[in-house]
Formats: sequence, C-alpha cells, structure tokens
Amino acid sequence: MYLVGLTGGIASGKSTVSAMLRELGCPVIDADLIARQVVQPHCPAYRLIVKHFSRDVLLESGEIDREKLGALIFTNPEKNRLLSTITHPEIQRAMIKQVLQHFVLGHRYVILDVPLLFETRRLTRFLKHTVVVYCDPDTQLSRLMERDSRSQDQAALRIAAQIPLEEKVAQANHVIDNSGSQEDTYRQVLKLHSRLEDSLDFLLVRALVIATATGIGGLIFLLVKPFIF
Ligand SMILES: Nc1ncnc2c1ncn2[C@@H]1O[C@H](COP(=O)(O)OP(=O)(O)OP(=O)(O)O)[C@@H](O)[C@H]1O
Repeated sequence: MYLVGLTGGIASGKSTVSAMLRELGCPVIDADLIARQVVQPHCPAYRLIVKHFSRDVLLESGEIDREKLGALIFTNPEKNRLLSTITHPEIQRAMIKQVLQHFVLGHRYVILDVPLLFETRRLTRFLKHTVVVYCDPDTQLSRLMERDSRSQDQAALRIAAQIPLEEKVAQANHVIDNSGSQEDTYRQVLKLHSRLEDSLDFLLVRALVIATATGIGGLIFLLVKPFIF
C-alpha cells in the first residue's frame, strides 16, 4: 500500500475533490473530521483544552466551540502552538490506526486529506504522491467569502495565514485546478484516479511486509526448533 496526500488552500476545493474520489471508491482519511472527533468531551485532548484554554471555549452543550477556539488561536501564535501540541499526537494516532485498517483490508493506496500538509510537514516523508487542489486567487477569495459569509478583509486574512497556493503547487507532484466548473474538476479527478489505480507502487510495501513477516517467522522457527524436535 502507498499513501497519497491531498491538500490545498482554504476553500480551494479539497472537500469537493475528496468527495469525488470517495464516490469513485477511493479510501480517504479525513484529517479535519478526525480533528473534530479527538476533541469530543470524552477524549483526553478535550480535558487538556479545557485545562489550558478555560471553559470560555465551550458551547452551552459542553462541546468545544471550534469557531471561538479558531479565532483565539488565529491571533495568538503561542496558543496556536499549544493547541497543536495537544491535538496533533491524537490526530496522528487516529490516522495511523485508520491507515493500518485500510492496509489490513488490502487497499492498494489510501488518500490522506490533510489541509495543512505542507504547513506541518510531519507526514510528507511517508507520502508517495502529493496532490494539491489549486484555484486562482480571485476565485478562492470569492468562494471563501460566500461559503463562510466573511468580509473580503477577513477572508483575505485567512488566506494570507497559509502558505501561498502557488508554493504548494510547486511542492506537489499532481495538481488539480479547481478554478473552473465542477465538471472540469471531475475530469481531472478521473485522470488522477486512473493514475493511482494503475500504479504498482503498492507492490513495494507489500513485498517488504511479506519479506519481514517471513524473516520473523523463520527466526522464531529456528529459535523454537530445538525445543520441539
Ligand atoms: N469547481 C467549483 N465550482 C464552484 N464552486 C465550488 C467549486 N469547488 C468548490 N466550490 C465551492 O467552494 C467552497 C469551498 O470548497 P471546499 O469546501 O471543497 O474547499 P476546501 O478546500 O475543502 O475548504 P476548507 O479547507 O476551507 O474546508 C464550497 O462552498 C464549495 O461548494
């Protein structure tokens, strides 16, 4: 099995592309969804967030107010780092668990949908391919304003807080240009899908796992042989 990172900029169309890939049957691990799950009230990260950020960041229901917490860390880099220290290990653990589940199920590849893939850089060395969903700056700004009901200034600030999309494009080995219609994007997703399906990269990891398992099995056999025969 091999891993494919899917990323982009805020409102550039990652969820749109990710939904198309799922529809085509690709296994997708959604880091954003996991990030929401690991801060649910029964989770260790929740307790740490309440301890360090106080109950002010909670909704009446007791759940984390993501909008409020997001606004808080957006203007405070230190708090941003603290939140990352609390949540990233939990997110990573959950992602590794899901990757292993897909491996056991025999999938050839798994797509990791990670919005801040190039900002955190923790995962990049494990990826065989990186796919960036790009859209031109004006389109990105207007889609963000419309989707989140933000003013032009607020939306521009959110975009400026991330690595510029052009830089992400330069680091990727596959780009989907989502500046046009959804049909246009879907055509590009189909091409990516065939490329992933046709790739034989999964064979290397499978061969390594089989060789390692055989080696360990052989070693155990040699060790216990004198006691059996
Ligand atoms: N090709 C397209 N044509 C028109 N609208 C689009 C297109 N692609 C995405 N959109 C719209 O743009 C907005 C942003 O898209 P989407 O949510 O997929 O981006 P995203 O990269 O996942 O965003 P974020 O990382 O901020 O969650 C959504 O409202 C979506 O419906």
